Amino acid sequence: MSDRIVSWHPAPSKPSYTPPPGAVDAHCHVFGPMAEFPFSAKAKYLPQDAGPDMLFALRDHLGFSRNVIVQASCHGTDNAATLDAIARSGGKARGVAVVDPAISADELAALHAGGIRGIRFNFLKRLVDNAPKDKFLEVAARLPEGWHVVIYFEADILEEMRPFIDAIPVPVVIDHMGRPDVTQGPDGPDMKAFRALLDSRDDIWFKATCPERLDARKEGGMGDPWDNFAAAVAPLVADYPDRVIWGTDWPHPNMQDEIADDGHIVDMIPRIAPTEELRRKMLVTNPMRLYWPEES
Ligand SMILES: O=C(O)/C=C(\CC(=O)C(=O)O)C(=O)O
Repeated sequence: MSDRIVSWHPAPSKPSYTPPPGAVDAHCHVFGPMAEFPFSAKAKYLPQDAGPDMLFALRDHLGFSRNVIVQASCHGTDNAATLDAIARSGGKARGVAVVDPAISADELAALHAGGIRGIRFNFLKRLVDNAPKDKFLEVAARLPEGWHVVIYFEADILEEMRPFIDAIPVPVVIDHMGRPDVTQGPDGPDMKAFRALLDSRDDIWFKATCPERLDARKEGGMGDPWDNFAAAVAPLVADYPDRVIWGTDWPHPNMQDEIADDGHIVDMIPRIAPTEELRRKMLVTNPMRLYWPEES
């Protein structure tokens, strides 16, 4: 792999919508810098450096207070870049790690001390070579107190994921709502199946994230301003207000063909959460319960 990709907007606009004080961007990543934190030999994409300084400048520009940094597949199971960004945040970031399932208790404790509060299981074939469910369940059973599991999968495998998700002994957070086809609308089969999953346990949370991916023109969607996403996701947020969190998804890996303006992504917030109370839950109360429970 040679070319390093850029998927982020060079100068995001200032959003019209202003997030409330304490708002958390609960899904974003850092890449490198590569000279200090090399990418995994198994990485399926090689991005340009997108380090903590850029992330924190964007946080301030968009009007957020905190970040949850999610380990991306290009860094494999070496969480050094994520931990470095958290350490540089002055307490304003926490994270989600990707670990070798054979990780020791001491290593998990070190991740906790570094601000990690969950681990991510990625099932996207274009991003990872394998996702061993038996090993994932084993490590999920011995996580530090208060941690959760983040799962990334696409809607076409939701049914086969159900027994695995049922067996996870800690709270579960689903990335990007399991990537439903938002062009089906709020009552389409993908949203129905996702609601059935949410109804199966009251400790399954979801990220109402990624209009730029789920409603991309290349996916048959509408592109910015992502009207299919707004129509499909708003009813879900309304019906599960205590289990939804939100994030920018910056730096939008693998979206180099349809680069999103992060200001426009923030302006999706009042469209999917039209009341102040919903927005406060989605942006402050809920992510604080998962990532800064001692303050919430
Ligand atoms: O930013 C995301 O959440 C989605 C990604 C990248 C990713 O998750 C990863 O590399 O681990 C994607 O769909 O390519």
